[in-house]
Amino acid sequence: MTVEFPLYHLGARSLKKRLLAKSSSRLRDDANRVVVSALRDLTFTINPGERVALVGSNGAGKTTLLRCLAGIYEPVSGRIEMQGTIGALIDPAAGMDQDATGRENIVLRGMFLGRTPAECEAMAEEAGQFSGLGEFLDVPVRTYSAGMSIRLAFAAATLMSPQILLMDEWFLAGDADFLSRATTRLEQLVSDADILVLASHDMNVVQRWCTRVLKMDQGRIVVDLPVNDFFAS
Ligand SMILES: Nc1ncnc2c1ncn2[C@@H]1O[C@H](COP(=O)(O)OP(=O)(O)OP(=O)(O)O)[C@@H](O)[C@H]1O
Repeated sequence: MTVEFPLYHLGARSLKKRLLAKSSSRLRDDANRVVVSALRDLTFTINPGERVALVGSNGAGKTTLLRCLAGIYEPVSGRIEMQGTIGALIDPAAGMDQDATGRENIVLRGMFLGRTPAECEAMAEEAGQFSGLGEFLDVPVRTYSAGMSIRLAFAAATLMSPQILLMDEWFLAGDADFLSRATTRLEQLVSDADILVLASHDMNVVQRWCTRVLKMDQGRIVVDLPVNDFFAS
């Protein structure tokens, strides 16, 4: 699988930029545009029961890969086959109606999943308690702080018990109280889910949560090892 993003048209740009595109390994001159290769020729399989850590330096391609697995981006070549329901904790605003309240957002998701109105209401109550949003559950999401948005998104995604859980590690950010509740819930989710894919810079988190490590560099997978072998190497 390969993913590329167009950056700018060459015609409007300087000679310097043309030369940059020619000399860089990730920037490419394509039909009068410069494109960045975010993911390059990835091939891998993740089996049920695996908890995979995506590691690598800034810009390596971890978030782009998570977004592809979530169906947010499509590869320009190659294909992705996924089997199972997907829960994505990648971007807290994704899938949230910013003008609706937290409660309304949870109810909408429940309805989308075919739950009854009573079940949706129960889900919203549960999300409210778990997130600790209190009366803020009933104000528009656009007024939430970054931390509040994360809490709501975490509650919403984890209510669904997905078979495949995709997560950027900063979803585990927050105050100590939320973190301990989030960790407990995540532990349960991961044991219920078939697969976890977690992008992380924190090797303690990787060791604690994961069974396999995919290390990325410049859009490629450069290491694929069981977690113990990764830390022993
Ligand atoms: N929407 C976009 N438009 C243009 N380029 C993008 C876009 N998204 C990602 N890229 C580029 O793709 C490459 C991979 O980015 P990505 O965000 O996947 O890296 P990452 O490994 O998650 O980094 P970090 O650890 O900093 O979060 C980078 O070179 C980035 O500039």
